[in-house]
Amino acid sequence: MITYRRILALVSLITGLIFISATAYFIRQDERQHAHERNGELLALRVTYEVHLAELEHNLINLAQMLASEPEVIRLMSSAAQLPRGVDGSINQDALDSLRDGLRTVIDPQWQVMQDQLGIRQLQLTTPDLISLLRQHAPDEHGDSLERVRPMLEAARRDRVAHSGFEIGRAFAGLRGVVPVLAQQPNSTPQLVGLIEIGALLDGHIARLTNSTGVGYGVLLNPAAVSPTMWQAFQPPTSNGDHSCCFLLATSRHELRYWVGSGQLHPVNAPYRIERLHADGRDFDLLRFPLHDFLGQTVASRPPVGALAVWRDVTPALQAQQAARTEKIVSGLLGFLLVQGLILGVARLSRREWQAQLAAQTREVSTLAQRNEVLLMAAEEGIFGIDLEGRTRFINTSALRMLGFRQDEIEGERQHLLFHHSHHDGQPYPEADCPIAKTLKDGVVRRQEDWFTRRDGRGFPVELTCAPLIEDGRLNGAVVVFHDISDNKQREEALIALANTDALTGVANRRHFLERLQAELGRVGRHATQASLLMIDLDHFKRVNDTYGHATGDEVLRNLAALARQTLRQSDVIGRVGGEEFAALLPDDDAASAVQTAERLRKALETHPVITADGVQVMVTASIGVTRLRATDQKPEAPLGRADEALYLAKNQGRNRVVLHPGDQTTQDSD
Ligand SMILES: Nc1nc2c(ncn2[C@@H]2O[C@H](COP(=O)(O)OP(=O)(O)OP(=O)(O)O)[C@@H](O)[C@H]2O)c(=O)[nH]1
Repeated sequence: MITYRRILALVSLITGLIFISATAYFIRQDERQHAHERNGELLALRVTYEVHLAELEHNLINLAQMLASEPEVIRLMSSAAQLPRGVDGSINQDALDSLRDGLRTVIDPQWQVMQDQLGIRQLQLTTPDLISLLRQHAPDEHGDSLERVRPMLEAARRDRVAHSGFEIGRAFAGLRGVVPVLAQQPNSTPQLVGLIEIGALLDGHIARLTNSTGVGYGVLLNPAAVSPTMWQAFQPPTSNGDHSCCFLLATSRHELRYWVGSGQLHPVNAPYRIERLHADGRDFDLLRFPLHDFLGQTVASRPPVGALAVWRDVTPALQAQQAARTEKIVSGLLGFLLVQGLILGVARLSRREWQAQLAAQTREVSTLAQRNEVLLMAAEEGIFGIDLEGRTRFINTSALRMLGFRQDEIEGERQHLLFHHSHHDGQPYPEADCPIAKTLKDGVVRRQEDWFTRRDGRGFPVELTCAPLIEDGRLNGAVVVFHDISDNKQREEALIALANTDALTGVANRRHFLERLQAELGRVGRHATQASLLMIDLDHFKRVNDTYGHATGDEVLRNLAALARQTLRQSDVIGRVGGEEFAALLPDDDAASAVQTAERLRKALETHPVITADGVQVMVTASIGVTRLRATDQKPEAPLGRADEALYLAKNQGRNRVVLHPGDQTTQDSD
């Protein structure tokens, strides 16, 4: 079941996830931005390095060119080819030393300036066949061949143009510029008389870059590139032990020396990427770029000989980044707490309001329920409710009293089987005809008179109203309201009887008798059955009144009515149709049978005189006219007329007799 607390927990969880995701997203965006910026800055620093390097190379070539254009230098280097040689072809050592002294004397002033002011660390002159003629920076090293160990010198000799670049030599690894020394010959092409090479260490170059940019620069060499060419005594220091990654050729800050020494750096030829390194409790980002030597600049397949390392202190940036991250987390947390507080506040207010509404509604429902209960139980009408199967769901006190059942006997039981099973005449009451069952099917309100049966088997008439019970928008049963109409029925029947009865004699009055006669005429017309009509008139009744008084006359009339009731069948109808005139309707009697009945009545009257209060016997006779009802008779006046005619005959023939209408005497089927 979804509870209020669970909904709140779910909303809090979702809100929390949203804030965590948003905070993580913004932090990640921030970090990406910083990384992008750091990468861009390091790349810019590399470009700065390259630009400075190109400038330095250009300067080296210019310096070498300056010497190569010096006439005394050209002359001395040209004379090297003419130096006296021994029988084995070797140059005379004394002559060579003399030439070298001459050259040193010429270039020494400029060499001093180059060292002191321009940071130049190498100056070498070679013969055209690349024999070291003079190493100004290493005066005692000369006479060795540079063929196949110095590609830049070979290129300058071959191309006769200046070249520059990084190259690892025997005594020196650094930036070099090489120019050919050409001697002009009259009317011929210039003759190559030697090569001048000027080199500079990278230390000064990267130190200047560090001064101008504030970041560290360093040059690392691949051991495999150093060993074959460089003399052992000149090889730069390498890293320690198993972590040997490279030679450290130059560095502008001490951190790189520390990282190389402690083996924290990847090998020089590892894939290049930004490395996060630590030194002196600070954080650094280091980026390495491949370093190609002179030959590698022209031969694409030649691997780099080392790497240029650029690193910068990112401690402040990381601290700022960490602060920004903390700020974002705190902001996210505060935002979450604020939203959470708002949600909880709104939820609490809504809950209170909802609870107040619920309490008010509950009170209202409870009051209504109590009121309904009181109304239900106090109602005079019987009220019960049933479900769709016709089972009683509730019933009030009046209904129980009228039906004679206890509540536990009736609740849950099918009302139709319990007290609605029979008609008033005892015939079974099919459920298909039951108005309550119909309402359960079609939801239509019904009101009608009906018949319920009490627990003791006695039935009683009811007027019931059956209304559908709609719950949650659908038909879910019915409510029946009824009341006992026994008294009404009795009053109604009494009124009807009163309206139909002659007050003096208790037989049917004229209006009712005519109604019954009309009905019988219809039956005879439809079913061709027999029926007869008697018209009875007391003889000389006026005399009775005149002799014994009106009250006795009334008694005589009552006596006739009583005798007629005794003589005639129960199904016969006796009516007083005039003052002292009676008529009798005899259903199912033909004319002969009617004459016999009339005769019995005449005789009964003859033998049953009325005795007055004084004990006087009042003898009265009656004349009776008889006719049978005919299928052609449309109105009561027709048979009444014939009966009157027969009566008239009886009177005329002397009274106290029965006369059948002449039309009925010969044939009974004249109609
Ligand atoms: N006591 C009494 N007399 C009634 C009542 N209705 C009619 N009468 C009398 O019945 C008498 C009828 O008299 P008539 O019509 O002359 O006929 P009759 O005297 O019976 O003579 P016949 O019919 O010719 O034999 C009248 O005197 C009426 O006053 C009644 O309700 N009570």
